[in-house]
Amino acid sequence: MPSHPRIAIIGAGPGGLTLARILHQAGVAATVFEREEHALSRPQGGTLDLHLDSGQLALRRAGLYEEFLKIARYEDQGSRLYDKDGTLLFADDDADDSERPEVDRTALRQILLASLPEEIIRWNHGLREVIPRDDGAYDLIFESGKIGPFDLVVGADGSWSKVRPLVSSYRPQYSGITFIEFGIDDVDSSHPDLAALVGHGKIGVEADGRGLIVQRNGNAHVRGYAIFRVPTDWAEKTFDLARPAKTRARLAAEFEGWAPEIVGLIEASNDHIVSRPIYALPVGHHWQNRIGITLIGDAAHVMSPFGGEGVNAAMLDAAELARQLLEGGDWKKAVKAYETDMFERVIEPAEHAAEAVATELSHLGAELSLQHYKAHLEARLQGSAA
Ligand SMILES: Cc1cc2nc3c(=O)[nH]c(=O)nc-3n(C[C@H](O)[C@H](O)[C@H](O)COP(=O)(O)OP(=O)(O)OC[C@H]3O[C@@H](n4cnc5c(N)ncnc54)[C@H](O)[C@@H]3O)c2cc1C
Repeated sequence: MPSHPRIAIIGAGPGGLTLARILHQAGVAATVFEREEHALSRPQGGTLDLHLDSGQLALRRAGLYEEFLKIARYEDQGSRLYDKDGTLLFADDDADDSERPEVDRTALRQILLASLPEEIIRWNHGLREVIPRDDGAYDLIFESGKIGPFDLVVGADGSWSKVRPLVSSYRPQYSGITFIEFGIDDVDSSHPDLAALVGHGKIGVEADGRGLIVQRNGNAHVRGYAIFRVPTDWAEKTFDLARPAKTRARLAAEFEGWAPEIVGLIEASNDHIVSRPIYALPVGHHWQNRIGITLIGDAAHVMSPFGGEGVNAAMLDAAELARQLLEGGDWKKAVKAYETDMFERVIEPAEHAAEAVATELSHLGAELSLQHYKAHLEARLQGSAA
């Protein structure tokens, strides 16, 4: 066996790419297998807060902090100043702690991809199965055939990981909430009625036991943001429909019967429509160490995005797994040490994320009603006509 294990990373999300980059920087080879056809085949909507002690720390270890500073946006530019290593040089004491820098998800992906040689990533390689071999290594099965052997297979393949079943029988559970983001260009002049509908705050509808909040955010265009509360059986039935990249027509059809006002919003939207049902693994999810298999990011601990911790935890997992592997000892012990630390580390953020879902659901249940919504809508429309 070579001094470093032969490593396969499944998934080119923030976790997988960060791991590949840190290993590559240290001269350790790893191959990333990604099911997408190429880097830009899936819309990567939204912005992410990158925390100083997790997401940003991982980028520092990846040697990409300067690149990060070029894409980071601070709400209050004057409140904080960092040097190029990420050390805080100045902070305005009155500034809100939540003013963490935001990055565009696509821009983050681009800096990670640009930092890796092209041949490291095998696009269009959706993992189907991991097959243990007699010699303790693993072969990977793709549509195109078998690739292997690998000593260490890292599942960085997100919520529905194909690697997870090798170590855990848990599956993520539907949280009761689905996000749908839709962008509308220049909504104020092109669709004043819709602009009034969404307004600057939140509106809510309730029908058939499903709640919906539409919230306006974003400056250049409206980025609608809908949260549904739906019974789990309904969600399971319609899960295929609610997958990302759902077409506008199918999305509109789903709203037609119970929230027709929203149909106009969807039909007016530009190409940015992303639908994400929120699933989570139980808080404290862990598994028995299995030599040669591990998980990072959402594959290990998918949690609701309300706490804004998912990307940060995924990137920190990557940085910590890389650190353990690069320390030079027995790589099997290194993986085990990473897992022990990670199980402990993610409990708190996962608890926060779960509490935030409960709060959001109780708002939907307690505060929204069709009457409330209609009154709100009327007031908005009168306001815009005046
Ligand atoms: C609506 C929403 C908003 C969010 N907002 C935030 C936020 O503000 N802040 C935050 O920190 N987090 C947020 N998150 C969570 C965050 O997106 C995830 O935690 C993060 O992307 C996890 O990174 P990852 O690398 O583990 O997995 P992913 O980003 O899911 O990447 C997994 C990769 O694996 C690939 N893949 C999957 N299956 C296979 C397969 N079989 N073979 C090969 N490749 C495969 C996928 O195509 C993908 O590229 C949000 C999530 C959602 C749903």
